[in-house]
Amino acid sequence: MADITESSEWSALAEHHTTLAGTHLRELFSADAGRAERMAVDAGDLHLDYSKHRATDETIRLLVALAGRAGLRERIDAMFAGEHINVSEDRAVLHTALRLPRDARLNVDGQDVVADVHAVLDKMADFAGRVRSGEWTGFTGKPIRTVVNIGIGGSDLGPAMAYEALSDYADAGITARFVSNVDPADISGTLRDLDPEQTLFIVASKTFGTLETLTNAKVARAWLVNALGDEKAVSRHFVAVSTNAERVAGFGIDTGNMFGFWDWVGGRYSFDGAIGLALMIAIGADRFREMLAGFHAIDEHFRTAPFERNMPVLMGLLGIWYNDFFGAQTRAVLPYSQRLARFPAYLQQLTMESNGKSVRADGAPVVAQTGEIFWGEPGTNGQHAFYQLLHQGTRLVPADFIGFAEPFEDHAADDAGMHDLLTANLLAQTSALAFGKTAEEIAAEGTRAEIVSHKVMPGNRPTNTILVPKLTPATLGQLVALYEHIVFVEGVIWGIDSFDQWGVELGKVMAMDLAPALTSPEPPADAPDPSTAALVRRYRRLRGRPA
Ligand SMILES: O=P(O)(O)OC[C@H]1O[C@](O)(CO)[C@@H](O)[C@@H]1O
Repeated sequence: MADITESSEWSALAEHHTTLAGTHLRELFSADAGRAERMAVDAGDLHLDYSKHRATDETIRLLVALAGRAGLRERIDAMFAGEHINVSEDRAVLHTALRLPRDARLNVDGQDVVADVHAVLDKMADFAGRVRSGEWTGFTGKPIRTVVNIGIGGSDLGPAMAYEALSDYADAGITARFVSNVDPADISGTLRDLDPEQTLFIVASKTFGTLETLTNAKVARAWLVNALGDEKAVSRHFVAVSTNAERVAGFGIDTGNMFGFWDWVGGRYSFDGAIGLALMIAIGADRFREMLAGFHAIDEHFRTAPFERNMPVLMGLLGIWYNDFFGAQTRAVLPYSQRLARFPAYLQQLTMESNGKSVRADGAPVVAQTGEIFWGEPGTNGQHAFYQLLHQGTRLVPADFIGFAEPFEDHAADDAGMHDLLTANLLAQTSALAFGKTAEEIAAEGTRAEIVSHKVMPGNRPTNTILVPKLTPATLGQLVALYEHIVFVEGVIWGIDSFDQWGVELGKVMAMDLAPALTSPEPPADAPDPSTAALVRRYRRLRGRPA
């Protein structure tokens, strides 16, 4: 199969890039009075301003043509229909089914997917309701006050990010904590001040075979049994979320207290299903369903909107534009919301585990650069850390700014509220990044000639601005679905399988092989390579073991 880079659509974009690359955003705006109004799109409650991009209507036309060449429309339809588009694992990719309304219909591989999804949601809602009301008690009869989610990767980042994002909606006096790392400090720090009688553990693992999760779960179980003095306590304090009932039972958790999902939900796409149980307990089933409705609104937009007005398509294609034609290495995601502090970390797994691939779905090597590197921090903290590089560094870093009109809570600060100050910062940054400040403007302010060049703000730095009425369960669902589909669009253009993650396997296997080399009473006979052998010896000496 010919690579997308060999297509006439790709060549047309490459040529267009050579003509546009030397044009400043100042020129694009002064030549086009309607640009700001026109280069904006709405989806659900999300408003995207993409006018501050180094792109014209012609760029969008060419990018949409590229999407056509890559078969994006057909690929979208195939995903929503449950075709096995995860080719290397021969699986459907149906996270969109997790948020289908109850009366929707979708049969996949002979199974009524919607009925299955709602059966699990109902079971979660029933359980969450009992925990929230205090009807579900711990072994000694006390109500649950803390839920500890033990998981890693998609079984941690999604629910942890969403819990923090929606913590203002946690209204049952139950807080959630998240343990992921096999570093003993993580579980120790989490358990340190908890009351075992009032703590519920959710062991969340799609495979129920993940070293970190099972290790942390064993430590938690020992802590609980030790404190409550009875193995029987486990069934009141441990539930599981998994696709693997056999392993859940093997661990000693009653499968009646297991919440399932399916192999067609990727781990990084799973917190809107059972992996979101901790979140549902915290905010309640109604709010959780509002979040699902938010996801679904963007799914429908993505599935049906013409590409020129389709937010995930436009954002995905603009990602390709910078990644593959401008050579941008990274993309910053800058939420102007402290509640979204974990959103960049969540997106790192979503985007980089999905699109960090160097072979295409058909096994041939990719030609274009794939896999944007996502990173970021909430504004305004980032402004006082790395924005210097964004404004004046030598690299081009396209950035997504995400802001909210209404705060959950505000404080007065001089004439403006704190939230208005936050938003003013967001708007100032995107304007400064786009338009900068010239040497003439700086000199005209009376700046000493020797330092004028230091103060020049080059501008021409592209940004998306996503403006949202308020951070709510519904709008969080919309935001996450937006990025899920951006990942999909980029993966289709690059021709890769965005839904496997073989690249994480080798390290896991080698760690299991290396563990005995660190702990054995006798020095190990071999190591995978001389450098690692030397480090093993050094580690053993530091631990007082014969090396
Ligand atoms: O939910 P599990 O099976 O424990 O896996 C956790 C994470 O590990 C990974 O497989 C990567 O190591 C992720 O894709 C996944 O989200």
